[in-house]
Amino acid sequence: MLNKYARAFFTRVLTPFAALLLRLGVSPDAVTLVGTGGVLAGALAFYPRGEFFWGTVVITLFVFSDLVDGNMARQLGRSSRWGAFLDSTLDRVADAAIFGGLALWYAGGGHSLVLCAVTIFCLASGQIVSYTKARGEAIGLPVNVNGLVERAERLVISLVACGVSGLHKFGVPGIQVLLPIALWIVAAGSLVTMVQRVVTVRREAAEADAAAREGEGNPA
Ligand SMILES: CCCCCCCC/C=C\CCCCCCCC(=O)OC[C@H](COP(=O)(O)O[C@@H]1[C@H](O)[C@H](OP(=O)(O)O)[C@@H](O)[C@H](O)[C@H]1O)OC(=O)CCCCCCC/C=C\CCCCCCCC
Ligand SMILES: Nc1ccn([C@@H]2O[C@H](COP(=O)(O)O)[C@@H](O)[C@H]2O)c(=O)n1
Ligand SMILES: [Mg+2]
Ligand SMILES: [Mg+2]
Repeated sequence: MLNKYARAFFTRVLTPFAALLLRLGVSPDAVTLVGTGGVLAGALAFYPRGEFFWGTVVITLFVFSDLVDGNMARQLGRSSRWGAFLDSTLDRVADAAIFGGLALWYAGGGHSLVLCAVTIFCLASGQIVSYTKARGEAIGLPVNVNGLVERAERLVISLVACGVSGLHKFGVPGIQVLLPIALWIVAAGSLVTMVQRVVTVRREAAEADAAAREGEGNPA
């Protein structure tokens, strides 16, 4: 949903910045790599210590690089297969660091095995959601479904909740309850999305196989 409705807005806002980077001689791949490095550092340096506010500030500064790199490639007229591969692969790395950092907190100072498990579920299900689409497309299917909770939703829900929960350390009482609520929402939403995508791939695969059999003159 965000991908559909918010992308146009962010494209307009980030295009001048992407153009500036290009004028400075920065490449889209460099933005992809530096952005992922920043997310990784922010998530792993702050989240395992329960520093949710500052961790989220650092991650937010870098996560938008994911919208800038593609924008730069398109402005250059050089959107490449390698760039698509690098972008998607490093998305998985960034997501692993964000949810991994949170899981480490709950396994340690956060003292909650249940929330540690929920966070690991968010990490794993998010990766599977993305894999279902990538694998479906790799076997030649259109995978015409995005589902309830795509990556943008997973990130926005988790990061907003993390950042706001982090205000607890600045004396805002009771606010830290937001993070567990967000993690349960992301976990449930990712499960639904996984099912939506698997069902779509199953239908599209059956249709494609049936069409292929018909083409060979061998229906049923
Ligand atoms: C006082 C409070 C302090 C709070 C501190 C700061 C809080 C800041 C909070 C949040 C900011 C969150 C920003 C998150 C932005 C995420 C943007 C992003 O990276 O989106 C990526 C997404 C997908 O890009 P790709 O096409 O490159 O990736 C594909 C995708 O990963 C597929 O995965 P799948 O969907 O299948 O799971 C893969 O399959 C595919 O391989 C891969 O290529 O880009 C978009 O979707 C574009 C839309 C982005 C929309 C961003 C919206 C940000 C909105 C709001 C920010 C709100 C901040 C409000 C703070 C309020 C605090 C009170
Ligand atoms: N280093 C890169 C990064 C991305 N691309 C291209 O952009 C597409 C992704 O666009 P986003 O707006 O989601 O970043 C990707 O599929 C590539 O075509 C690139 O070429 N090089
Ligand atoms: Mg990108
Ligand atoms: Mg990306």
